[in-house]
Amino acid sequence: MTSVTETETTAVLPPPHPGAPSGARPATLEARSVSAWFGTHQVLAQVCLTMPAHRVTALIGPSGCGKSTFLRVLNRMHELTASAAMAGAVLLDGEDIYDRGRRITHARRQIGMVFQKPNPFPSMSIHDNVLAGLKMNGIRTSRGERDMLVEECLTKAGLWKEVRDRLRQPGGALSGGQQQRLCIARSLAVRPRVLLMDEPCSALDPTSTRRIEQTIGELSSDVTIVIVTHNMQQAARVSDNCAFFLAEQGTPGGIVEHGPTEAMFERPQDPRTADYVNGRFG
Ligand SMILES: Nc1ncnc2c1ncn2[C@@H]1O[C@H](COP(=O)(O)OP(=O)(O)OP(=O)(O)O)[C@@H](O)[C@H]1O
Repeated sequence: MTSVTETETTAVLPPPHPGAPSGARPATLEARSVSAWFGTHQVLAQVCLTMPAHRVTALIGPSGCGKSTFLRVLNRMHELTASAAMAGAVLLDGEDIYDRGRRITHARRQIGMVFQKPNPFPSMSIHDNVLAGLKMNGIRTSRGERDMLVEECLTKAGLWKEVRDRLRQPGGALSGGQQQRLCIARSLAVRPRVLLMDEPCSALDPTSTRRIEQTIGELSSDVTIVIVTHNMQQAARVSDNCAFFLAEQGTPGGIVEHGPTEAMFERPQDPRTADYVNGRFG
């Protein structure tokens, strides 16, 4: 991890409360005609999707249809892969994160990511894990602010009561589900406007999964959430809106249908959506 001293820091943390600067508010994310490639292999074609502020949007579809790639395009992580390319636009409250002159770090700070496998820094304390993103983003805070932020983020991630008496213990000593909630707390500490979650429960047992789902439900007042999941029950439980991705017969992935989750599950318009949500393929 990059080490940043207080004198090197460049930003201050926006407050979380009403009246806060725009940097702290959940934002609407809009993908416009997004296409993506790995080398010559096109994996997404002309994907358009609006992910509204304060809502949970689930991305569903069979393996290999491009859901994770789409998620990585949404916060400019796709371009970390050497052979990767993209076309189209991603608008964060109307501003294209791919505009020339926009810094990648700015996009990644406003649009956080939680991965499939919990990835806390194992030997770093729980307390310092929560704050790790601040240093990496060059965000300056006082000691008092840091302690308050640790409590606030662990509370929002649904972990505070379980760890408040052992904040100096290593993050690696927590259970898998607790580690994932610690990673959510770490993401929240930089006050992202959107949180992307790539199958955040796939490595967890059912009890931990339900706890993360509860956390997702509680977070929507603080952050817009986009979640990739293979679990249809989970998509139905946690999301307001849903988008069904499909890559048919070697063609690039695209969205077959999207809309309110209840309608997608109860009254799908496309027979392929009906087959998928009812478990007939994928
Ligand atoms: N780093 C990479 N290099 C080359 N091809 C890749 C890379 N990552 C993904 N792909 C390819 O891009 C396509 C879409 O993959 P992606 O992981 O986005 O799909 P997915 O829908 O998220 O799949 P899953 O549900 O199995 O995670 C696949 O054909 C995959 O093999």
